[in-house]
Amino acid sequence: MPWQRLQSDFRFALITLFGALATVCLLPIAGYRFATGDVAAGVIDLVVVAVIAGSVVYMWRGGSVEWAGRAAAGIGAIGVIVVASLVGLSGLLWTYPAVVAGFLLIERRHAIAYGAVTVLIVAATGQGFDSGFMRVAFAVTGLVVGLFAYIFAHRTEHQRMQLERLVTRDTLTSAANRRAMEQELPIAVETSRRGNVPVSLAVLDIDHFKRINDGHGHETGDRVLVDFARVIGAATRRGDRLFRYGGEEFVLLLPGIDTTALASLCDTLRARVADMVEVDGRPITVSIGAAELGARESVSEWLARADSAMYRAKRDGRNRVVVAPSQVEATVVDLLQRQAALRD
Ligand SMILES: Nc1nc2c(ncn2[C@@H]2O[C@H](COP(=O)(O)OP(=O)(O)OP(=O)(O)O)[C@@H](O)[C@H]2O)c(=O)[nH]1
Repeated sequence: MPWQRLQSDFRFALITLFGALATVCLLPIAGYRFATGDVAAGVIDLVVVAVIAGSVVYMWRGGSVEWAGRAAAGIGAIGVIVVASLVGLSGLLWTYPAVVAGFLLIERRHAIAYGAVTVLIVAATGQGFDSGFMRVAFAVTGLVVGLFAYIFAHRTEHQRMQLERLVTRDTLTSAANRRAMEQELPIAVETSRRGNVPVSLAVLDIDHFKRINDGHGHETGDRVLVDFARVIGAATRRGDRLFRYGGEEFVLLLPGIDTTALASLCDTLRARVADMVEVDGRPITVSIGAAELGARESVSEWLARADSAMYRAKRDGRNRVVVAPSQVEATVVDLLQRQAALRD
C-alpha cells in the first residue's frame, strides 16, 4: 500500500517527490554534459540519479524511510562536491539546492550539520572561485541558506505536528480518532504480513453507558470516557494504539499479539477498567471482543470479526472478553458443522 503511505507518511512523500525531481532535473543535465564532452561530470550525474532513484524504489518496496533519505542526501552531497571540483561555477550552484534538500530528506538536526559540512568542503575544494574572498562569500551565503532552511523546517514541522494532532486525535479522550484508525489499520496489516508477525485488535465497549449519562449527567459520562482511555493507555504497551471508534466504543490495535495471548491480555484490561473506573464508587465495566488478523483477511473483515465477538460478550452478560476463533479454527468448526448436518 505505498500509495496510501504517500498520504499518511510525510517523509515518505517528500523523499518520493525529491526522487522524481532529481531524476527529471539531473537526467537532461547529464545528457548535456556528455554532449559537451564533460564525460566525468555526466557519469557523476548518472550515478547520483541512480542512487537516488534506487533509494526511492527500496523505500517503496518496504525498506526503511530513514535509510532511503540518508542515502539520497549522502549521494547528493558527494555529487555536489565532486561536480563542483570538476566543472567550477555551474557545479558550485548545485550546493544551494543540496543544502535545502537535506531538510526534506533527513532529520532537521542532521540536515543542518550535513548542509554546513557540504558547504565548507565545496568552499575549500571547489573550482571557479575568482579569489579567496569569493570562497569565503560562498561559504557564508551557503551557511545562511542552511540556517534559514533550518528555521523554516522547524516552524513547518511544528505546525504540521500540531495540525496532525488536531485531525487525528479525539479532543475529549486524547485517544487517536476514527480517521487515524482508518489510516493506521491498513499499514498495520501490511507490516504484519511483510514481517510475518501476528497482529490483533480488540473492540472495547463500555457497558450500560447510556445509564451513566441518564443517571449522572453527560459531564459524568464524559469523565468516564476520559478515565477509561487513560486506564487503557496506561495498561498497554508503547506500540499499542487506542482509537475512539465512536461514542463509548474504542478499538485497540495490538501488534505482535496472537490469539493465544489475546484472551489473558484483554482480561487484564477488562479487570483494570472494573478496578479503576467508577461512578459514585460503583465500578464501570467493559465488554471486549478481540480477533487476530487472519491470512488474506481485509481490514473490514477483521474489524467485523472483533466487533461481532464484542456483541457476543454483551449477549453473554457483559463485563467479559470474547476472542474470535482464528480463521483456521473457524473453518474447522464450519466443516464439522456441515458434516454433522449431512449426517442428520
Ligand atoms: N457523555 C457522553 N456520552 C456519549 C458520547 N458519545 C456517545 N454517548 C452516549 O453513549 C450512549 C451509548 O448508549 P448505547 O449505544 O445504548 O449503549 P450502552 O448504554 O452502553 O449499552 P450497551 O453497549 O449495550 O452496554 C448514548 O446515550 C450516547 O448518547 C460522548 O462523547 N459523551
